[in-house]
Amino acid sequence: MAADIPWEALFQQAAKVRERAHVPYSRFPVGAAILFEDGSVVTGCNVENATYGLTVCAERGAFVSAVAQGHSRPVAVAIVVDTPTPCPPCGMCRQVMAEFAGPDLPIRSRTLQGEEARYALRELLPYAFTRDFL
Ligand SMILES: O=c1ccn([C@H]2C[C@H](O)[C@@H](CO)O2)c(=O)[nH]1
Ligand SMILES: [Zn+2]
Repeated sequence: MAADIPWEALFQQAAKVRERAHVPYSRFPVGAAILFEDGSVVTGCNVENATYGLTVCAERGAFVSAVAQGHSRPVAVAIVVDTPTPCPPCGMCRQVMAEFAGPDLPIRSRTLQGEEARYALRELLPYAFTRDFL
């Protein structure tokens, strides 16, 4: 399956939605594109708020949209940032990913310069709290 993931198309979509980020406070726009098992791609950008604490990350925004659109089985996550180093998703987003995906979920982060980091969810969130504990 991993070989079939259209990473370039995902990164393109993540880069495009990144331009819609609402980031007047951090000026740190992020774009995310998630591929689902049914072939759908859902994107998200970060949306900040004057209260700061209400900020929604690009990745979480994409997951919330996806669930509302009926997609809840992610197979790949692509993230685009414009920093010298690609950044991994924050802890809250990792936990949201663990709600919908298994530990093998591939996550890739790329800078606008093309530098890339590759992760599996299990590396980013070992010992995830999941429904299995409930
Ligand atoms: O993976 C990440 C890391 C940060 N942010 C957002 C949150 C905030 O708007 C800005 C700076 O932290 O970047 C994301 O959307 N995704
Ligand atoms: Zn996050």
